[in-house]
Amino acid sequence: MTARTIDGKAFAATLRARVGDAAADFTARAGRKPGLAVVLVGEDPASSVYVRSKGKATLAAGMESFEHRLPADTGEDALIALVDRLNADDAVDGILVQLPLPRHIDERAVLTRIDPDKDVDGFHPVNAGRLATGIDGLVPCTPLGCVMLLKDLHPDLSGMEAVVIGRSNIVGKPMAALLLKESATVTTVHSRTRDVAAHVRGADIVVAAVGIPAFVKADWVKPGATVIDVGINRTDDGLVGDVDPAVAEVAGALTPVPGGVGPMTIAVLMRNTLVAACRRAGLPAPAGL
Ligand SMILES: NC(=O)C1=CN([C@@H]2O[C@H](COP(=O)(O)OP(=O)(O)OC[C@H]3O[C@@H](n4cnc5c(N)ncnc54)[C@H](OP(=O)(O)O)[C@@H]3O)[C@@H](O)[C@H]2O)C=CC1
Ligand SMILES: Nc1nc(=O)c2c([nH]1)NC[C@@H]1CN(c3ccc(C(=O)N[C@@H](CCC(=O)O)C(=O)O)cc3)C=[N+]21
Repeated sequence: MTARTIDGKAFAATLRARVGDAAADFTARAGRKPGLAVVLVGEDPASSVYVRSKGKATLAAGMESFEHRLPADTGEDALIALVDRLNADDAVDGILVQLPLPRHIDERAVLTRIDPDKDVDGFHPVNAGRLATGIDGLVPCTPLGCVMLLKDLHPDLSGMEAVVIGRSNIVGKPMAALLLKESATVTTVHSRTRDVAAHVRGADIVVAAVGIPAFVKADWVKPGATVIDVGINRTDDGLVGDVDPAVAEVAGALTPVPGGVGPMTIAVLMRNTLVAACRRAGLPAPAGL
């Protein structure tokens, strides 16, 4: 059997077009465009590429893009002062501080400074708490994008066995929370798990967010299972995911890398910016986004 390829790139393009329509509607009603501020500290080449593609996607969706590129030696105080200015700026609906930050800056101090209602990454503890307790908030882009792809394939996830590999605050934990919200039976495995393969073998849905090339092996995967590969690993063979390519022979459906989860992350960022703008302006969030 060969797995069906889940076309994240195409799904993301459709989502971005819908966000574009809703952004035009917002602009007509609010008298201004939704605005996203992206902050990059330093010149990490991969981060630079992401920030550029976020800026392009923002403009393409009919939203205002505010890019702040700061030198690598920017102090924590100066970065926090910029976050404060963006929090106070009415033209800014969403704030994203690109990670990782240089080592001399305390990531947590910066992320907790962002107004939770502008926190389009969904990384603020207030938004993590909202997600964990079932209150509407802003949800991290990558896991929300994964759930959108999953629900396109399986409109009802309830009762499905889902295994999330990885427990980061950015991907693994919110991914598990979202799957639980969909009433899946969720297991999170990590580096201290005794037998990762045994857990994966029981899963209808596998989400791999590990950061190790080809980590998930074909003989771990239940035939027909849906596998979501979040991994973005730069190797001598180019960009590869966390899932061994041989898994395609066993799985029912699989996201490719590139062209799977990555493009969804950016499309959901646009979606979150629009949702934040509507909430801030007291407008109803458009249905179906
Ligand atoms: N497509 C996209 O848009 C995005 C992709 N990514 C990619 O997703 C991957 C994961 O990112 P992120 O969550 O930030 O990474 P982290 O490094 O923060 O987390 C990795 C997780 O994998 C677990 N892990 C590590 N080794 C093993 C092992 N041998 N067995 C089981 N679990 C293990 C770790 O466990 P422990 O907690 O015990 O250390 C940890 O929970 C990366 O490749 C990253 O580049 C990330 C964000 C967005
Ligand atoms: N505050 C913050 N928020 C983030 O959401 C965030 C971050 N920091 N730091 C880095 C990670 C990583 N990330 C990706 C976004 C898009 C692709 C993406 O579009 N990938 C393309 C390929 C791009 C390429 O070729 O490099 C794809 O998979 O097809 C990948 C990874 C967001 N992140």
